[in-house]
Amino acid sequence: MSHNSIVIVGAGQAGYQVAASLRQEGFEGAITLVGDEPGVPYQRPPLSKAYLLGKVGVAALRFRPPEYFDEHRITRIQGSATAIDRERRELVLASGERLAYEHLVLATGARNRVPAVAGIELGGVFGLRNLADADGLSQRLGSAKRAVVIGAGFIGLEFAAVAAARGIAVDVLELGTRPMARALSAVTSQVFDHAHARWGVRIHYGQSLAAIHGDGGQVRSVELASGEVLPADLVVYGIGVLPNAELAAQAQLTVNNGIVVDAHLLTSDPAISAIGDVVSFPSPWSPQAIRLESVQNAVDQAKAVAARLMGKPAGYAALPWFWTDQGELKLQIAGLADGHDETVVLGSVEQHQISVLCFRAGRLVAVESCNRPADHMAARKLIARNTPLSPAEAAAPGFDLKAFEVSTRETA
Ligand SMILES: NC(=O)c1ccc[n+]([C@@H]2O[C@H](COP(=O)([O-])OP(=O)(O)OC[C@H]3O[C@@H](n4cnc5c(N)ncnc54)[C@H](O)[C@@H]3O)[C@@H](O)[C@H]2O)c1
Repeated sequence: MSHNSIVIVGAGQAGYQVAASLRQEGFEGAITLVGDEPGVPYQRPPLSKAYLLGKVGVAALRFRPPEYFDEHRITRIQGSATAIDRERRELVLASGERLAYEHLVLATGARNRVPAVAGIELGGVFGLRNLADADGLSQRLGSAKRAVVIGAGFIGLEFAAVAAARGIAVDVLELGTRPMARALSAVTSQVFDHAHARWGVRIHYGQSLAAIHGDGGQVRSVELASGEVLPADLVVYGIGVLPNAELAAQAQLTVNNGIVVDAHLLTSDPAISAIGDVVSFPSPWSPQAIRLESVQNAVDQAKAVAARLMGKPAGYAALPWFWTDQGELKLQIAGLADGHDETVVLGSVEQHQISVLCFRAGRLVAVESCNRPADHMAARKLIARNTPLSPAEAAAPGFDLKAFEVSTRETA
């Protein structure tokens, strides 16, 4: 084994996973995991769902209990990395400490975009990315009566569903014309638009934020660009993220919408890999390089890098998949719907049990399944193995995705 010392920057899902996978693969050398958040690495998805609803506590968020890291000789350092000395192969921390590496893995993730408006610093205004955000928000939820959410993306709508379930009046401001448009087909957006309306959430499309007003340091209202003013004692923004690629850029690694890596997740320096939300990578599932913000991508890329560092290189080709839980709706997405030109809908929109099959040039590229988990699992297999399925076949009466997947297994 040529790498005796691996340093990982970023202790989120991707950073934790690469450390764990290295040990699982039998790596014997030193592993150092540097992260700027306090505490044991934890999962983020429940922060905007079960954790906010009070259904799970902080211990349930942890990937592993604290002793796991000692037992597996994974040294955790709380600190932020400020520079990479590529010549000497050292990572420089804000404390001045220098960590020598034979291989460096950048898993620095992304940070929230913050609306550039007056009043953003008022008490009661939150982004939602980390445990500290979720704890602050949880506290405020207890007394909130009127929430305004900025952005009808994943964060905004997951939070809106939680707040509505807790009896809070919720208004959502969305610049675009439909919810979660970045990732979803129009049909699925509509299902969520209707569901939120049923839960009492008011989504205002084509609207942006002009200012947040308050008194005594606390938020009192939100002013829209149209001039309308909505009262609010809680504001949550989820207007997308920016990749934390500055460390890489300063070290002269190639950066373009994230840290640019090759099919093996190597940066322009062969001693440095990068994974997770921060990387722009080539994918067989997309005509151009993509940057994905998802748990699946973080985990699978971490595993791929660990395997490569253990002498088992393989191009990264995992099929992307995602999920979101809002109210009683569980949406699972297999594949990337970008550029789809045809859809076939299976199931019942009224009962919120649908799968939207998205085709690009006659080829199945993504399936969005709402409360139909069997369809999601079948879709992941069908898309991953490129099983031919035409829109006409899918639209035939009685077509069943799972039965089709089973019937095509042998011929795949
Ligand atoms: N279930 C999931 O996969 C999940 C859940 C929560 C968060 N996340 C991740 O967390 C991150 C943040 O999510 P997010 O919801 O902030 O991003 P997002 O990109 O999903 O949604 C941002 C939304 O904000 C809108 N918007 C942008 N600027 C605006 C403005 N000035 N005013 C009003 N609307 C505006 C956009 O049109 C978009 O609909 C992403 O990485 C996301 O993938 C994922």
